[in-house]
Amino acid sequence: MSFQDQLRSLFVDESQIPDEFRIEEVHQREYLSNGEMKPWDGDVTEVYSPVCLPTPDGLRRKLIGTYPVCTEKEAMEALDAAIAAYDNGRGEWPTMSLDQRIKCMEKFVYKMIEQRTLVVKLLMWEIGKSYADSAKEFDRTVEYINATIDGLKDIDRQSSRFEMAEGIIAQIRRSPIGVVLCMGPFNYPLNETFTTLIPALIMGNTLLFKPPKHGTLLHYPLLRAFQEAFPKGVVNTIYGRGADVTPGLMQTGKINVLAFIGSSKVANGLKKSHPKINRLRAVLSLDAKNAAIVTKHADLKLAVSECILGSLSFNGQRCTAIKMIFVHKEVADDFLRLLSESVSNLKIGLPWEKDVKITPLPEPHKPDYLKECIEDASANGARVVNENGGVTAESFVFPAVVYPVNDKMKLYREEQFGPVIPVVPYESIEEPIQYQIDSPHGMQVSIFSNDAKEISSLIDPFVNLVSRVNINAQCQRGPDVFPFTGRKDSAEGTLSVHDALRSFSIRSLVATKLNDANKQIINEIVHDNDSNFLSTKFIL
Ligand SMILES: O=C[C@H](O)COP(=O)(O)O
Repeated sequence: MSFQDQLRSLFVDESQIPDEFRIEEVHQREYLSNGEMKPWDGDVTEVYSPVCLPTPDGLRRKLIGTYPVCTEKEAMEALDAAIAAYDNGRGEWPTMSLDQRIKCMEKFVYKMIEQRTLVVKLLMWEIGKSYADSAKEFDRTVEYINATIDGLKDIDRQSSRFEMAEGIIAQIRRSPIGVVLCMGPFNYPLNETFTTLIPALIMGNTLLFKPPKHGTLLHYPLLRAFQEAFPKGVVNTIYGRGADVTPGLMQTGKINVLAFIGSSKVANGLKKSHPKINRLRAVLSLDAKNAAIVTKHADLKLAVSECILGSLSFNGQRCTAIKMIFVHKEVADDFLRLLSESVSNLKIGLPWEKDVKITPLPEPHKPDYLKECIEDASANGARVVNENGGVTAESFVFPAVVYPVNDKMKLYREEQFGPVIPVVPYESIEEPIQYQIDSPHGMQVSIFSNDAKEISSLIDPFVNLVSRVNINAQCQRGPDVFPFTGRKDSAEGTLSVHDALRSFSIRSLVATKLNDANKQIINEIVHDNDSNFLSTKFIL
């Protein structure tokens, strides 16, 4: 196919979209607050897909629906509802037995699965993720919820045990914290939002949940599932411009936990709005500029295939994406040749196409920003190595390999979050180590080498600078049972099936002095099988 034909194939008429991928506009005129689906007749935000269709006025992003632009008033009402449902830890939800909470969560999953077709389609249309990856995101989320339920059962077993030391017998529990504000990112609007929302919920906290700007509508079909599965006021949604509604919520000082996945700039702003920062727990997953290091002893074919996955899955829009590749000068030519060949073979197309790898970008400013980064690199002596790399066509950006990148360029310093791969030649391993030391981020690194001694000498310098070192493998979050965090500006707190349950709870004790006077009381506790996080049969 000629390049012109390839470009034309990216913009099809509505009638050419296969039936199973078409979507009716979704107009959301309600939101969930205090157990009710409240009607909304105020301002709405129009949601445009990154998929552009031809119109009489030229190519236009397709309108797929609208959602409410609520104000601070509705946000505050939602906060009041969450506070009332928590009721200082005495509410129905925080005091419910774990078994019952699990039943509510199972009911939610059941209802969520009923909405799979629509949610997956909305995911694809809203953020331009391929249909295959959108379906994977949905299924991974369901698996995550089921694994979280199993994780809770483990905690339940542990909290039914009693520890004895220095004449004290104690039951160690995991108790909820209070009201959690949950905000997820556009790149995994369902999965990453739920990696905080679900554990926060199941641990007995009550929630305010603000969907991401790109990736809001897909949550609409799930609101009734939340409403039907959980008691009133436990899950409350917030809509509207973040800058209008979230600082006010934080300023009340009544948010106990901020669960935020997105940019460190926004996270810091939110944290600073809280009047008592020491009373706020933050669970954050933020910026990252993960490097891959390809040494002269690497299997270059393997390094290339992993670097492509790492750099270009979902167009490089992942916090765990490889956003910089250091390659040893001796193998740089071979590596670049293989890398640019593989990049040229990637299928660029519409999200529903089979085997598509590069799809349109949801953030309207992104193509211009990436172009600017490439121009800046060119002005400083680098070039795009692969044919058509960096070409933009409406919301599409053809993946680009840029070489040789150096520290004067934006691509060296900024998190591009898009399909552009900066490659830096190095001579001494001290260069990528120094890059990581100087970086404001510290999430992951990938090291490619077939020399076991070399690999083992590189693990220690990196493992104390980032939170995960990948050996001959791309950077990634999963499997979801593994801890997921970062250093410096990349994260606060740790996620994963089990870590998240800990992040959204505190360890508390019921400690009883072992003496004759307490014999009866101790018998009562030890034989109490109804292990419940908050309520005890008595208070000493
Ligand atoms: O955007 C950050 C995500 O946590 C990346 O997750 P992933 O590595 O599974 O794609």
